[in-house]
Amino acid sequence: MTVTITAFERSPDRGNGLARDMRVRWALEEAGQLYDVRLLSFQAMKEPAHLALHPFGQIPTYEEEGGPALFESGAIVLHIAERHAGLLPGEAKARARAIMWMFAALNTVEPPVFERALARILERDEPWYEQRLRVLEDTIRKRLAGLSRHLGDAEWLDGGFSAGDLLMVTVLRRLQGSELLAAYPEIAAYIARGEARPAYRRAFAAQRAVFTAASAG
Ligand SMILES: N[C@@H](CCC(=O)N[C@@H](CSCc1ccc([N+](=O)[O-])cc1)C(=O)NCC(=O)O)C(=O)O
Repeated sequence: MTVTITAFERSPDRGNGLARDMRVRWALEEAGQLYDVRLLSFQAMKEPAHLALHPFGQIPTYEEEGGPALFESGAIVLHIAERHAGLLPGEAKARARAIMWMFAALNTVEPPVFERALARILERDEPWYEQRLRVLEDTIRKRLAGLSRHLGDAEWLDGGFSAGDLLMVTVLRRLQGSELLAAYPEIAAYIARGEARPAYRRAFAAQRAVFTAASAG
């Protein structure tokens, strides 16, 4: 089965694995699924050929020979997880909770984390920047407190490693180096456990190699 994903030709994050193809790469590596990557420039992402695949002109997308063409990184990870062992439990109640954590990562934790990252890049000169940052960081602190309370000293969010942890780790990585995360060393350790997984390391190295090659070119 041939799988092809799309990714930035040259990621603005300089190969730090923050672009959302990273979570798809990681899921494919956990699943042991080989994949090809179509690298796209910002311009190509807005051209008809890609817009036919992704109505919002973004990456990642996922194409599977004889299967669906998908966009939305969470949906792609779920599609992979449903077809390969190792990312969702087999037992129905545990599986439902792992999917619940996928939604929690993308729906409850990622929005303020991603908005804060965007604000710090694009909105610093706005008159309301400081107030908006304060509101976003207060929300992030509440999310980290809730996550810390749930996690306790557990290795993963709910039993064994799942796609919920995969998505949550990719979301939380964006806080690395911040005072917000420094207040929660146990969450930093949780992220590090995700980053220590061989599948994560293969995925990270692959996306890093794209940036390195683009920088050498
Ligand atoms: N909800 C969608 C969001 C996809 C998305 O935001 N894609 C971004 C790249 S990942 C988001 C991202 C962008 C940049 C960095 N960075 O660190 O520079 C990190 C992550 C994109 O294509 N942006 C181009 C555009 O919208 O025109 C999903 O999860 O797949």
